[in-house]
Amino acid sequence: MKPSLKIVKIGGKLIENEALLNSFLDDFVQLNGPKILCHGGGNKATEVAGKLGNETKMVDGRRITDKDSMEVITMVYGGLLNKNIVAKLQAKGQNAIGLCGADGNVLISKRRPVKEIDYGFVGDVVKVNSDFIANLLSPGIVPVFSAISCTEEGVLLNTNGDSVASEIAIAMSKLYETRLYFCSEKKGVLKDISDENSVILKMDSEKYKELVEAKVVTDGMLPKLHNCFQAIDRGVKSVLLGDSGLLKKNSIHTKIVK
Ligand SMILES: Nc1ncnc2c1ncn2[C@@H]1O[C@H](COP(=O)(O)OP(=O)(O)O)[C@@H](O)[C@H]1O
Ligand SMILES: CC(=O)N[C@@H](CCC(=O)OP(=O)(O)O)C(=O)O
Repeated sequence: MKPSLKIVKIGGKLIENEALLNSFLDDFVQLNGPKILCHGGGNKATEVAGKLGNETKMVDGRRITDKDSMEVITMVYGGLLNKNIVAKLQAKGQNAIGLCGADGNVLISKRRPVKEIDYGFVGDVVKVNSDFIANLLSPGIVPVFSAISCTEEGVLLNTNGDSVASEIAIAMSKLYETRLYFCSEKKGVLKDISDENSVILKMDSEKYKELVEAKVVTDGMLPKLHNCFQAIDRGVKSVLLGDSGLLKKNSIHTKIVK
């Protein structure tokens, strides 16, 4: 039997709330066994870009990333957010190491081909260096991944944080029984975005298509759910979506089913 591995993704809205982040990290350090943390930070990047006079454009939940935005992304995701999360984990007694895709050659990507939309410096992961990650996990270190990948030519690319988490979970599934957790602002996928209590407890791909067509699922939830179904179809044992309390026992959440 394969050992178990938990991969947890936290989004930008959770990261920017100090109290929620601390409470989440307390739960995270309590998780037994090997674990990986992936983070986004889209709203911080938008805020910093705005201060520098750059307007942000998102299409279907993904950022159009020009050269200037990519500099902001590198500073905000790879620097500010990643290093602060690692520092907080150290303070809670959990040894951790912060990485972007170039570190350890861990997330190799290709630039998104230009179809109707040119996303600019945005990449899709084509290879995960799972052996390198396994080597970090074996002495009990928690790898903390920012939403940045790297091409074989050495170009850093902005990569949706949910895609990073799901690609890592898929790749690690050959060595571990993997469980993937998406912790975001909402308790899960909502039937009615204005009703926090309308959480859909179980979600299959048929329901997902229905909700996309009905425009109940929009914005960042589009790539998130796409990544959830990719993961569950490609070997990840379980995929859950919830808020900062997702790792607590008896949390209300959405479970992805085949
Ligand atoms: N049906 C839905 N249920 C829940 N959230 C939804 C739904 N449709 C759109 N969303 C939006 O998707 C967001 C989650 O995606 P995203 O902003 O990328 O999260 P994160 O940054 O935490 O990863 C929610 O905060 C919400 O605004
Ligand atoms: C290509 C692309 O869209 N990348 C995302 C990466 C950050 C992210 O995923 O942040 P959240 O988890 O906070 O949404 C972005 O720049 O917004």
